[in-house]
Amino acid sequence: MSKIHVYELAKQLGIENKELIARLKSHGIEVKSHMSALEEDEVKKVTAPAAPPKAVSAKEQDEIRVTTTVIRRRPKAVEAQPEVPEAPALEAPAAVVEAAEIAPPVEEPVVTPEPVPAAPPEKPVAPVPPAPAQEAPAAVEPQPEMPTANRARILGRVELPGITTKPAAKPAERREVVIPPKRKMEERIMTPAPSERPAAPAPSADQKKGGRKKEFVAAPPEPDRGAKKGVAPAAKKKEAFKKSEMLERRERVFEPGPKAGKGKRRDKEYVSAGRKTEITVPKAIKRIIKISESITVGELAKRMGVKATDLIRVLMKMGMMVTINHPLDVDTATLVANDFGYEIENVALDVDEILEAVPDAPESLVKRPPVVTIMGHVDHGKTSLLDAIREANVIAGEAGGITQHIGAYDVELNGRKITFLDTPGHEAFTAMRARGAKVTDIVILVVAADDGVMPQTREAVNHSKAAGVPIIVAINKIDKPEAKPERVKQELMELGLVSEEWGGETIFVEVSAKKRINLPELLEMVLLQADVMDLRANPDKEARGTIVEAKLDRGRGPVATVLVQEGTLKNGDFFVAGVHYGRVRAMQNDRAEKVQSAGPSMPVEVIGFTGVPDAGDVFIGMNDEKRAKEIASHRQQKLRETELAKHSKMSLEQLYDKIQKGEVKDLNVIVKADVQGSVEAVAESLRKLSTAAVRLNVLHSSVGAITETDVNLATASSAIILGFNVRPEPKASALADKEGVDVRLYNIIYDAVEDIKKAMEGLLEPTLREKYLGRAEVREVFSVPKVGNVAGSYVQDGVMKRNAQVRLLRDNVVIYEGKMSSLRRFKDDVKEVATGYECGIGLENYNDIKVGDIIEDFEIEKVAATL
Ligand SMILES: Nc1nc2c(ncn2[C@@H]2O[C@H](COP(=O)(O)OP(=O)(O)OP(=O)(O)O)[C@@H](O)[C@H]2O)c(=O)[nH]1
Repeated sequence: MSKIHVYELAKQLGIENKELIARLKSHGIEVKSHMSALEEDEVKKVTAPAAPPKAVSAKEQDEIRVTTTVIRRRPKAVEAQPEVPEAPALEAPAAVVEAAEIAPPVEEPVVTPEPVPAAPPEKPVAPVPPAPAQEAPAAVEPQPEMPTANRARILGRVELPGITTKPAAKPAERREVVIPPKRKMEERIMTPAPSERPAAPAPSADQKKGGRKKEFVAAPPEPDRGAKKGVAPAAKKKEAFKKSEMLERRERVFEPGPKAGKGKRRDKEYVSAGRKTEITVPKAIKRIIKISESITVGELAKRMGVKATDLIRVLMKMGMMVTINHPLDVDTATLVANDFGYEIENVALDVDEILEAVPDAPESLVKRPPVVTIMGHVDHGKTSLLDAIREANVIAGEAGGITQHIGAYDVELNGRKITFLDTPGHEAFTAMRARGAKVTDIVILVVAADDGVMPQTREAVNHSKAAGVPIIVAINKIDKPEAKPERVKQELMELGLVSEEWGGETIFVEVSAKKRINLPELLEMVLLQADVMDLRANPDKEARGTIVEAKLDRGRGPVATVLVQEGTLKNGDFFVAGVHYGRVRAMQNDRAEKVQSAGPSMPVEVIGFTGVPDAGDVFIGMNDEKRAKEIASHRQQKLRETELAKHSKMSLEQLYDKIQKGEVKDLNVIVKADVQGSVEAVAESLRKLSTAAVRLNVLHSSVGAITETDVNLATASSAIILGFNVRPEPKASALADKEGVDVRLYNIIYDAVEDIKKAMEGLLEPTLREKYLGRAEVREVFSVPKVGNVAGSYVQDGVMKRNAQVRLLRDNVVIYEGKMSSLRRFKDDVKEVATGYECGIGLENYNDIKVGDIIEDFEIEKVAATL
């Protein structure tokens, strides 16, 4: 080869034409373009760095020598200067790279050196082997301009490890070449400080261009190859390499460890070295894990970067038996995460917040009817009053109107409406309040004039006050001759309800539900109170309200009474209520009339729910079905998760313990029904029966007759089978008989639920309850020979029963608890002594009785627990 084109040489060298041209220039060889031809000696100049070495200044030589030394005598160099571990570490790789760099063009020469200084073909590299220390410098020389800069730059590159990885492409060859020196390097220098690895490799003194560097790196293999097998077609391969370079590089990045042992190991070393650095540095980030209400054990472990088993172990230590898929609630997650040095942040998407009612502009508000709840003591006439008001109104309106119970109704007086929630009693009122629903504007407190203030009257007053709802007192049964309204007023005054005529602010109306006395007056007062309260709402927006009542209707599916509180609900509107959503298919009022829209304070029965909502659920109308669906499913998921998390929490903290002690019972149920709707309804109602003490598991539910499979399942899991409008197949029936499986058939869901409830109660342990019998005061203490002290007592309350349990109280402190050993009246033993009588009481094994002590007797009775 006498002449060679620039581009050819560049190709051979595996560098860019431009780069080669620049290099040529630096050697004083001017070329016009990559097509220019180069003379042999010119080629030598560029490719053989040998020449310049001598020209290097003493100072430079020094520097270079280190490098060179390292290159050629890595082992020695290292050994020789162990005190300078860092420097060599850095230089060494550089040297390798350099050598490689130089080598490529010369191919064989480089190879030869290692084994024996052999005869490196002809070119520059030849000298390298024998006098490496000097030659290397030469190689470096050509680019002396950038010694420091280069180093700095290269040091910063992380590619080198990857590059080193390159051998992946030609594992065998590369391994052969680079390994020997590198191995040693790594073993002796690198290994001690692996983290420096990424930096160390960079040093290659030459180029600033990454690509080039890579090529050079790629080169080393060749020399090695040469070493073993002679000359490798480096140049040609390089081309191919170039083409696939990008791909290869990628592979290298992602799969650093190719196959073969050595190469693989080396790759790993490099790669892991790189990774290590990354891991230690970035993990300084705040250790906060964001979760939404709950997180599964597996996910939490993953996010903390710990093994799930380790996390489970920690949880077990905390008494929680969990599996990897168990959801943990925020509290639990926080607790365990702390153990691992992490913090938990609950970033639950608060849908309710999104749906928060936006305050309306004052001008958009219009007057709305008041919503009234009737409360009072049992039998004081709540229902009668509700009915009376309604009937009176119906009669006043359209005669004969068929009314139906929908949980609420409205009446009209002088063109103004009043809405009554017709679930009397404070239970419904508080249940709704407990759910955060504020529905009632005014409470009508019914007090029977002949009975006065009773316990539930007090409760009702307290509940109303707690809710900040004004009370209007309806003194009922005023028609009764024994009615004493004044007494009622007086008693109520003690509860803070002072009538207006007595200077107070509470409105009192004397009525008779039975005789329809003063009902309009009562309603008038309600309206008056409403005026004072200035109840307003904006009717011109999407509806917002509360579910007053809901049920599953056989023909219509889930049906709920919605009390619209703001906006207007129209037919066809989409909505969300609790965990359910739907679209208003039809609405009707309590008079069973179809309505097209319902404004503020209007109760309507809505059809179109996807499920039965709960009373007290907030009802929100919206135009967007997708949104309604999303919110509902989000809520459902949250509900499920929290319930599951709660459940598992309980099983960990209490339930598990209880199960161990046999205190917790499970009731397994299989539900079969004629239609899917019933299956779901039953399953849902049953699930709701689960309590902390008895868990109700619906093992299986489906449509169709009760089959043998169902019976088998029931047998295997001690379940009972509930059938709704279905019968067992004859074979199933026989099997059930044989296996003793309880199969219950119903037509009404309510009956089934009731039965199950009872069954669950039967499963519960009977509760031991103390039953107070009476008390007696010790007035005298007699000392009876052979018996001990006997308390001469006077029964103040209840009865004293022989053999009853007793408690001796002194200054209200129990000083003895045991059994009564004797009970006498005068000299006779008696079974019991009633109030107002005197008796002698002996206490079993206890004599320290004093005058003034109180003896209380009681019995322990077993009470079947109720849910
Ligand atoms: N004389 C008379 N009797 C009444 C009046 N109002 C109700 N009663 C009677 O009182 C009894 C109880 O009435 P209810 O309306 O059932 O009372 P309640 O408060 O709804 O009772 P619970 O639903 O059990 O809490 C019934 O026998 C009614 O007939 C009344 O104004 N005058």
